[in-house]
Amino acid sequence: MDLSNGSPVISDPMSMSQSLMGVLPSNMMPFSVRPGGYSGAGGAGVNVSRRKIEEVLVSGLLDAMKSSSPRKKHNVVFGQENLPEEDPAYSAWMAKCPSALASFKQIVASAQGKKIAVFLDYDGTLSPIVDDPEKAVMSPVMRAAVRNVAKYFPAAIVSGRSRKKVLEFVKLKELCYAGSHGMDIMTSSSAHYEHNAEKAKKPTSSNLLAIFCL
Ligand SMILES: O=P(O)(O)OC[C@H]1O[C@H](O[C@H]2O[C@H](CO)[C@@H](O)[C@H](O)[C@H]2O)[C@H](O)[C@@H](O)[C@@H]1O
Repeated sequence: MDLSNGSPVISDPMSMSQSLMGVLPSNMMPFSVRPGGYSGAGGAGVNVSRRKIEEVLVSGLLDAMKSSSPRKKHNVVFGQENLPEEDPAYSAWMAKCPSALASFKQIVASAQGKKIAVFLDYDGTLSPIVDDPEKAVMSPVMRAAVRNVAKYFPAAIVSGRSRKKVLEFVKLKELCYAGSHGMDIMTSSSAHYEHNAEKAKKPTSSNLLAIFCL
């Protein structure tokens, strides 16, 4: 666990658990990147072209996630979710936080000129839901997609599992990991992330897009 500077990566767990896609609240400072330290294109996702965003997120990660999604089992057609219109609160929430699986075009459109950070769940997102939790392995295709995402954007996996267990399954050192529902956080030295709000230029709601895939 790396809590050496006492600053948690995630400062707003409500946004994490409730949003599928959204702009980070202004008090949230997830990652900064040491000057020259991040090998991804354009620093922390800045100036990544729309084409690259589509290639990395849509063709790579999105397609892999659709294969793993438990919704597939229930024949949910992506993009055609039945919203319970009779529940205005739920409809309003879905309008504000649309499903990432169904709204990637919207995400790509919103991403222009912004820093992007990607937060991924493990079970049911990066791995299929299976009866035995020890067998919830990640496919090589998914691993390659996630590795590619981490080349271009700060990327983290947030899980209810222990961090050690998720790392055993994922095997990618270039990511950040938050295990035990965010109580145990490890940042990635190989990606040169740091989470010191003092050193980073504070993002505003207009220049940072956080994509949550839960
Ligand atoms: O936050 P997550 O990464 O989604 O972890 C949530 C729980 O995931 C695991 O349980 C779920 O996946 C299992 C494997 O597919 C499945 O057998 C189980 O029914 C699901 O609930 C994990 O075992 C739990 O410890 C996590 O809290």
